[in-house]
Amino acid sequence: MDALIETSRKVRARPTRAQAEEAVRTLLAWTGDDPDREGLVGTPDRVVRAYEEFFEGYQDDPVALLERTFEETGNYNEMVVLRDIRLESHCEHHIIPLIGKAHVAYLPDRRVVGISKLARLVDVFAHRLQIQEKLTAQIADTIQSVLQPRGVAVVIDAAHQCMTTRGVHKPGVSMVTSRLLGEFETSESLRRQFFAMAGIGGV
Ligand SMILES: Nc1nc2c(ncn2[C@@H]2O[C@H](COP(=O)(O)OP(=O)(O)OP(=O)(O)O)[C@@H](O)[C@H]2O)c(=O)[nH]1
Ligand SMILES: [Zn+2]
Repeated sequence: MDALIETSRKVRARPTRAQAEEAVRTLLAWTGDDPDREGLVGTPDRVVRAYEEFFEGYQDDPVALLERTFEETGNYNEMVVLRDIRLESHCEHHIIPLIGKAHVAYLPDRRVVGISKLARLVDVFAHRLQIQEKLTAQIADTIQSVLQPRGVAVVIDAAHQCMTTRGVHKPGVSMVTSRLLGEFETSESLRRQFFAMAGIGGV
């Protein structure tokens, strides 16, 4: 877990905002256009602001998000599923959006977490440069490590625009990844229940 967070936090000396804007100007010139023409003079500032939004997950602590839990659950110990969480991330290879849905489930062990926190957790990791496998693993492993439930299941179904708008040009393809921990790993019936509750095709 520590390694997981450390990896995400290990940041080189951050360039200044002016340096970031200059880098965008360079890319604009690389396209063959003129960065000084009226329509483009404000673009470096806009792009840097957009990057602040796309990658705000580097500023957030995923563990802190899950630390507030509730123990008065009326002995509820069945599966909790948050399904169809809209997911917007960027692939780390091309910095192009990958957009889809995450389904997150856990089997509580006495404590439950405020349900919005699961969606916030997805956002923290999605708002970093990602590959889908790592995104899926980070979400599941953080829930397992902080809440210590009896099991965690995460499925992500996302379309990668680096495969649709460039490169191989295959629209309509989506990538599905999953991480199943604890009782979800050992019990096929739980997995089936999860897939049914999340409304996704089971195995
Ligand atoms: N496994 C995995 N691959 C990804 C993800 N996002 C993008 N990719 C792939 O990362 C690979 C990078 O491959 P490279 O050959 O280094 O890059 P490229 O020449 O731009 O590859 P093409 O996309 O095939 O044109 C591509 O196959 C992408 O489809 C992801 O989340 N997971
Ligand atoms: Zn890509």
